[in-house]
Amino acid sequence: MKLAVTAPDRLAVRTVPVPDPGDLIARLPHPTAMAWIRHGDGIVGWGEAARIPVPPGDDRFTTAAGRLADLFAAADIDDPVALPGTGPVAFGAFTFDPASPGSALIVPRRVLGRRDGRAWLTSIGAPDTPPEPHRPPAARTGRRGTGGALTPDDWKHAVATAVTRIRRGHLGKAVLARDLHAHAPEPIDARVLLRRLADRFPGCYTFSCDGMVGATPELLIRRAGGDIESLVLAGTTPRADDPAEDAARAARLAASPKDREEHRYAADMVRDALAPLCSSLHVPAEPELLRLPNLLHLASPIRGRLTGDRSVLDVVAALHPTPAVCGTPTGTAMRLIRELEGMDRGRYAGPVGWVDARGDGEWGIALRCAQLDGPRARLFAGCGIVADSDPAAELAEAGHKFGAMRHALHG
Ligand SMILES: C=C(O[C@@H]1C=C(C(=O)O)C=C[C@H]1O)C(=O)O
Repeated sequence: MKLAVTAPDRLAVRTVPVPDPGDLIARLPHPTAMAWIRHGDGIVGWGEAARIPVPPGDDRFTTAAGRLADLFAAADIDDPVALPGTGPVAFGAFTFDPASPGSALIVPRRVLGRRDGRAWLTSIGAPDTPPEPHRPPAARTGRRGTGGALTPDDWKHAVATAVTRIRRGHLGKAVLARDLHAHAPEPIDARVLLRRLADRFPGCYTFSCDGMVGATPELLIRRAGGDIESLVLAGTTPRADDPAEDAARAARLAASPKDREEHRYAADMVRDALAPLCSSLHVPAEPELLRLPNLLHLASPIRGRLTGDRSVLDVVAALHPTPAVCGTPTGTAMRLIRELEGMDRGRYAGPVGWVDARGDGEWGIALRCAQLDGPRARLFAGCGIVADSDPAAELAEAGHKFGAMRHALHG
């Protein structure tokens, strides 16, 4: 199938160093914002120089990478800064399920970035293009919430069905998610959500691409030169206000056989998927604790050195979907998700991030997020289910995970 790439024949790309731009989110001129920010650093983009819609299929990451490589190879690039994220960049959001439509790469007309004290602006198009007028963000983002595909009771029933299948030996783990809807009185401005998410979750990756907005703690893969990093998460408990209770919950999570099993499926798969691509790979023997403002997770930071000339999208192709968001074995878990969730996840739990012309980039798993559509937002949250999972506890855990986007929508 031929992809309809919307782009001029030849992109004219120029990156220049700029003085520290300050708050990157505040520099976004209009609501259709692209962003990837952590601890204030990262890149924001606006305007569309090119859009590559990616058709469904198991090969969608390599198809997308190929089309983008053609586009960037034909581009006229002036990039004296030469850091990951300089020169032309594509933001992207891919669907979780390879059979679902909706994956896309977008090359913004402007990208403003900062990393390790160096800042740059990349422009695509004629240098005399008038600057974008700055439209102040609309403040009203969300009020009314309604249910999603399954009622809480039906979702607990789905979890119980998954537990039965797991106990019968059909699979080891499945991740089941639910959705919720929110409605605002006017179109929701992604910049307002980005601001609230980045302020509350500075250590997460606050992202926005094509209406998919969130703050994910889970790094699927970062490539900078030949070095790669991943942060595998699975195993969760809510934080407590009381420090003694918080410490007790952390200790229980670290020792919980159920959470450690959930985690092991995910960390093992990421290790096995990366090992053939790497000359060296470091996977910690034991997970550590990641402390978010609202949740604690078991976390495995993984580092490696790539062999060969692989784009970050080639590595995404090898990793997605990990058992952190799908299950083990992958195919059985994917079929169970389709059978039990009663919805299409869209881009929730899919890879979201950016890639540059060198093949460097950062991709997270789209969690703690919502898909915006004018005044509507669709929120998602899911939980890893293993043989010992309790449906009521999983429903409560999903509720805590919705908290990030509820906060972003309601302030
Ligand atoms: C599926 C989600 O999160 C994933 C599932 C986790 C778990 O089940 O413990 C933890 C982190 C993520 O890998 C989500 O936030 O929607």
